[in-house]
Amino acid sequence: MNNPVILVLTKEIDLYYTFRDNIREVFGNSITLRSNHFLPVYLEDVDLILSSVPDSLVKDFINIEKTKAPLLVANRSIDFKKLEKLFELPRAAQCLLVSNDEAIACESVTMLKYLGFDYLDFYAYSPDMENPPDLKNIDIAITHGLANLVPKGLESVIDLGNRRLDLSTLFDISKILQHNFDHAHHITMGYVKNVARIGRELANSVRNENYINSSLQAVLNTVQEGVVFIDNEGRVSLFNEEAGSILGIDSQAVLYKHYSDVLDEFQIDKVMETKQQIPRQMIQVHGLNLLATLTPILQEGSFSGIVLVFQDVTHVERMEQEIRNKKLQSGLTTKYSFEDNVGNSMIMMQTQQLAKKIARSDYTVLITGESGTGKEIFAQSIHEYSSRNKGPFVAVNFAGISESLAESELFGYAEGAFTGARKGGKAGLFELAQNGTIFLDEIGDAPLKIQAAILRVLQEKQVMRVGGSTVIPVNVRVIAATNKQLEDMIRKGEFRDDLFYRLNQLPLRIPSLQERKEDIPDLITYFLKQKNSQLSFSPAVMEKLSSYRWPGNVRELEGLITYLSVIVNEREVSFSDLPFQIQDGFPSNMHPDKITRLLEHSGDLHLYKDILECLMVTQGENAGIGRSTLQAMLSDKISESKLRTKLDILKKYGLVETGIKKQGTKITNLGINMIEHI
Ligand SMILES: Nc1ncnc2c1ncn2[C@@H]1O[C@H](COP(=O)(O)OP(=O)(O)OP(=O)(O)O)[C@@H](O)[C@H]1O
Repeated sequence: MNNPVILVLTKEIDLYYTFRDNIREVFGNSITLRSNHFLPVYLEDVDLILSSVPDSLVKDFINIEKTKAPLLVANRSIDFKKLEKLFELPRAAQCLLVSNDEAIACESVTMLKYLGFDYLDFYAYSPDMENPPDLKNIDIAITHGLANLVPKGLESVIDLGNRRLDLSTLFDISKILQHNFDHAHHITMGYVKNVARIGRELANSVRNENYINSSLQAVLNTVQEGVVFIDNEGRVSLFNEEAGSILGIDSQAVLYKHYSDVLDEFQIDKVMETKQQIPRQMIQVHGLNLLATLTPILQEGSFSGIVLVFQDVTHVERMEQEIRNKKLQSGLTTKYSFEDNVGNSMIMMQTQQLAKKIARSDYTVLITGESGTGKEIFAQSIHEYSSRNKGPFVAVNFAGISESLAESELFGYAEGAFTGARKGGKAGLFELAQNGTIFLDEIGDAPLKIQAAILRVLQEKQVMRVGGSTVIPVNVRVIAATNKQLEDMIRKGEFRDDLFYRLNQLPLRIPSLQERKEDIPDLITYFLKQKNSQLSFSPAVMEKLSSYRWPGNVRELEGLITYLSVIVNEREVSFSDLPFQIQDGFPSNMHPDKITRLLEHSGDLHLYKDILECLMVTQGENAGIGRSTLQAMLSDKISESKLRTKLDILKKYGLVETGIKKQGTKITNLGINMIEHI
């Protein structure tokens, strides 16, 4: 008996070979096969037509009229061994399923999903379809033996090979041709075994992925920073709990979404493009201040995604505050408050009252006053009395400090900013004073470049470390102090007027000791107690101390008490115990002969004496006298500008003083003592 003949109709010749092999696997050589690719075919000899195309298209291949052979449209299955290639694809990978027919492509998608690959996103595609899917975000093309149809530009292709004949079709063939095959159960077993294996591997791979993902997620959830991983296609593939709580979004709402839809504000575009890290950048997201670092991840040299780590700055500030509080114990704190400020004179009481009002506001303060009057005590007291008293008080003194040192002290420096820069960089005093007060002592000595930088901090409320690129927001109150006439310095171009006006929002002038002589006894008692000294003072000594000019103010008085407590042992201090310059009424370094010589160099001694005598006559007037009154009183007639020059010289040597607000000129004790010497 002749072998039955099957005519196999396929569009591609390769598919014929697949069908041929499948049929031989089951029926051996007991069936003769013909193909539309090998002509001629004698239709009258054909017992069965097996078609890979739908029956409506069969007529395109053969003259169907010429045969009575039954037509069987092949059901097709998948080569399970080749499915393993799909395990390497990540969750939500965008897959284009390429076939030569849209219906077949759709059927393949259904089958792959049915087999368990439903965690991948499939799009059916055939070259002649009317509405092809958007190819922009496609990661990979999957095809059954039709790699030549993959659209251009798509480089990653998985070829699962031609789809083989399904078991049901093989059974149909055997039924139609009444051609039994003995080892049918082996074939069935083989199929089932393959399906079971693929199912098991699929389950393992999904379970592994789930396991790894959930362990990683659990680890990331313990981190107190928002951590997000964006894969190289821009999809959010990890999103920890802190990220959700900072941004107020549920992780499920962002996972597997494209970053541009859910995390638009983070400059991810830039890192995707440049593959460069953006370290510690301040970003405003939903009205929050976030400190974010974006790091591109390179695995074996190829870009695999971006790790985004961010913190809410208020949280960062809280942490820094904790560190700062520890630092407070090591010196960034105040020693004085208003209670320690000795002095009950009217002028001191008024100054204290004003200082308390100033403390309640948060504006910048400029404290002026002669050296040693207690400007720093006031600055500390204001801080203590203010709402910032839980924060640090940081003092910096500009006297004799170089420009570069001042810059790195104030603003800190970034790691590697200069040779010898400390690893990790160093925080500047502005940063250390966060939420507290910074005291800029001797601001008149600050170099011009530093003045400009301080002005910038005051205006922008942020600092940048030397050599760094990150701006750090600072919330600091500035109290500045000086014993210099800043207005004079502005005129000479030595001090920036814009900084002066910015600092001078709340001016506070501390009176000199000479202006509050009634406080001297209290101050002496205070210093004696401090030094645990039992010294007492004779009335003559007390009188001398009251009439002395105290150019070094309270500091000089404190120095005297220290001196006396060392050299006078537990007894009454007599006049002769006093240092020479006090006995004589002159401060150290300013002997009358020296002053006389200096005045002689600057003009007519007689004129200076005349001026001092006129001022002495009017000494009782608290406010001093104006220049034109003084001009009229002089025995020699001189111009007002010459008088101004002479007064400036007398002022320079401490013989006269002028009030800040046009209060006129007054003679000092030193001036009075000098009259006899000139
Ligand atoms: N009212 C006061 N009560 C107690 N001690 C005071 C008072 N004023 C000043 N002192 C003491 O005098 C010294 C000088 O004070 P402080 O350093 O505050 O002066 P300053 O005006 O800031 O000086 P400078 O201009 O030189 O920086 C300090 O040792 C301080 O303890």
